Amino acid sequence: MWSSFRLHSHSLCKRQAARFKALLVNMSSLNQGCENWRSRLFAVDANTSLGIPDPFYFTCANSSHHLPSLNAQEWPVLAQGGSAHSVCITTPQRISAARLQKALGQKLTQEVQGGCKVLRLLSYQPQDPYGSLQGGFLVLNALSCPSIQAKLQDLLGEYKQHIRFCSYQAGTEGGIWQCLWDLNGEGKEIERCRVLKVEVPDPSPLVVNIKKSALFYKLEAACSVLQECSTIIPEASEVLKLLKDARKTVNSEKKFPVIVIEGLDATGKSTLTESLKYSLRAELLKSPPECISPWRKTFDTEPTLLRRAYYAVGNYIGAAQIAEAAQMSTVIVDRYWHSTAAYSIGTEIGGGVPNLPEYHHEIYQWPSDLLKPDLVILLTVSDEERLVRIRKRGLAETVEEKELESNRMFRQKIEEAYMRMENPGCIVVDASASKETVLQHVLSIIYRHCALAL
Ligand SMILES: Nc1ncnc2c1ncn2[C@@H]1O[C@H](COP(=O)(O)OP(=O)(O)OP(=O)(O)O)[C@@H](O)[C@H]1O
Ligand SMILES: Nc1ccn([C@H]2C[C@H](O)[C@@H](COP(=O)(O)O)O2)c(=O)n1
Repeated sequence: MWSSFRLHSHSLCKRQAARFKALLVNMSSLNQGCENWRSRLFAVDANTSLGIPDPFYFTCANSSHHLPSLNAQEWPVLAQGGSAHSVCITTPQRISAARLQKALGQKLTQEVQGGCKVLRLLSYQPQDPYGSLQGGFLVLNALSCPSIQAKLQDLLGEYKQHIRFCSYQAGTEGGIWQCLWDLNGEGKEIERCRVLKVEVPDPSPLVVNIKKSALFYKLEAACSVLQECSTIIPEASEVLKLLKDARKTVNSEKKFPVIVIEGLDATGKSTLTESLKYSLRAELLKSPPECISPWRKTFDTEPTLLRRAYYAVGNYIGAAQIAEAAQMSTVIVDRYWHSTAAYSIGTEIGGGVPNLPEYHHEIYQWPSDLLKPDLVILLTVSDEERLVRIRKRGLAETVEEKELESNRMFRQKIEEAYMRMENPGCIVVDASASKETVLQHVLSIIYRHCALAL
C-alpha cells in the first residue's frame, strides 16, 4: 500500500500532493507506528514449560519474495483450528517500553488462560537491528475460540497508542497471513500480508535484545538507563550518587590478588568465602555492594533493563572498593560480573542450553572498562545436593516436580553461560565434597594461580 502511494505521487500536482501527504500522515498515526512493519523480522522465544523448546523466526511478504511462505502446518495451532495473535510494543522510549512489556506480559498471562500460550516475541528491521528492536508477545490459542480476538482487543485497548496488534490466519492456499488491526474505533483490519519462513537470523533478535537491554558492556550504558529512570525511580539517583563517590579515589594498580567466587544459589559461596577470608587474611566483599543493597528489592521488581542496569552499576561500585582493598590485602569477592552476565543470558534466552549463543560469542566477553579479577572460581554441585542444601537452610521446603524440571533447565543454562565466560574464564570446582575439602581444593588453586606463598 505504501509503495504504490509513493509511485503515484510522482505524477500528482502540488495541491494533490499536499492532500496526499496529509492522508499519509493520517494513515501513519492510524497504523500505530507500523512504518516498514512488513519488513520486520520476528523471533518467537523458546519456552520449554509451554512446549516450545526452540525459538522460531518469520517475516512478512514485501520485497523479500525469494523467501518461502510459511505453511500453516508449521504453526500447528492454526492448522488445527486455533488462533495466533501478536502484540508489538512500538513506544520508542525504552524505559516505558520495558515497563509496558512487563505489565502486558503479566496481564496477558493472567487473563488469557484456557489453552493459551503467551510467548515472548522480538522483532527488528534487518537494516537496523539495534535501532529498531521491539518487544512483544505471540499469543497462541490451541482451541477454537472465536471471541479471543475481541477479548484481546478489549484487553489491549488502553495501550493502543503504544502497540501494534496482528492476527494470523491460515489461507486457503495453505500459507499463513498476518493481518494488522487498527485498535481505534471499530477495530478494522488495516492490511494483510503473507508470512514467510526465515532461517536463524544473524544477529538473532534474542541476542540483540541481550546486548541492548540486559547486559551492559560499558559503565556509561548502564548509567544512562539509571539516569533515564531516575524521575520515576528516585533510588536510581541514589545508586548513581554512590557510584560517583566510590569512583572519586579509584586505584588502578592492584598490589594483591583479587579472587571471585561464583556459582548458583546454595552452592556454598558464602561458606567458602568466609573460610577463605580467614585462611588468607583477606578482605571479603560481596556483590551487589552493601551500600546499594537497600534498593535491591526495588530494582528486582523492575523490568530486566532497569534491574540489570542496577546490578551492572553495582559491579563498578564494587570494582572501586575492590581496587582500594587490593592495595592492602588479598580480596575475595562473592559474585561479580560473571553473575550479572550468566543470569542475564540464562534469563533472556528461552529453552535449554542448545539455544545459548556459541562459545566465544561476544556476549561472553568481559566489559573493557571493568576491573578484572585475577582468578574466578565457579562452584558447582549436583541439583540433588543443591536442593538438600537449600532445604537444610530452610528457604524452600517444597518444589513441585514440574517447576523443578524447568528450573533444572534454567540452572543448567546459567551454569553453562558461566562456563562460556572468557577473559577471565572460570575455573570450575566441584563443591559437593565436605566444606573443609572444598576449602583446601580452592586454596590449592589460589596458591597455584596467584603465586601466594604457602
Ligand atoms: N561443602 C558443603 N557441604 C555441605 N553443606 C554445605 C557445604 N557448603 C555449604 N554448605 C551448606 O549449604 C547451605 C548453602 O551454603 P551457602 O549459603 O554458603 O551458599 P551460597 O552459594 O552462598 O548461597 P546463596 O548464593 O543463595 O547466598 C548452607 O546451609 C551451608 O552450610
Ligand atoms: N554481581 C551480581 C550479583 C548478583 N546478581 C543477581 C543474579 C541473581 O539474580 C541474584 C543472585 O544473588 P543472591 O541471591 O545470591 O544474593 O542476583 C547479579 O546479577 N550480579
